[in-house]
Amino acid sequence: MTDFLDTLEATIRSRRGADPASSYVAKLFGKGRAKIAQKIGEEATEVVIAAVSEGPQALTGEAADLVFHLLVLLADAGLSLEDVRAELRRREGVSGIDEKAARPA
Ligand SMILES: N=c1c2ncn([C@@H]3O[C@H](COP(=O)(O)OP(=O)(O)OP(=O)(O)O)[C@@H](O)[C@H]3O)c2ncn1[C@@H]1O[C@H](COP(=O)(O)O)[C@@H](O)[C@H]1O
Repeated sequence: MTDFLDTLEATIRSRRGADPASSYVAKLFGKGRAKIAQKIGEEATEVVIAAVSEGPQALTGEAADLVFHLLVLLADAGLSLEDVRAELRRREGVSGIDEKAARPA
């Protein structure tokens, strides 16, 4: 079964080289890695603000923005949600206390 996030990820990848005038993702890809990474910082800050001073609806919206932009960053870096899943699966068997062991070599 294909998860919705996998479908969104495929859509994001398909926007590479698309017309920036009609695609937000293409526009973002065109701005480059540093700008995409900056968006992550901005969206994460909005998540923090929503978490501490707004309601669950605002937090849900900001979390969606953050996850979406993270998918764009991963795609720009040639990584995928599956890479993240694999890393999290790998950590399942690693003690949460030993941070060094939890990091990839
Ligand atoms: N899920 C999203 C999604 N979530 C958030 N956003 C956009 O992210 C932006 C966040 O708002 P901001 O105010 O932070 O940014 P901005 O001022 O619009 O732009 P910046 O110049 O600051 O980057 C908004 O323009 C939202 O429309 C998204 N844009 C697209 N998608 C999905 O991505 C797929 C491809 O979209 P297109 O590339 O537009 O076809 C489609 O499935 C869309 O549904």
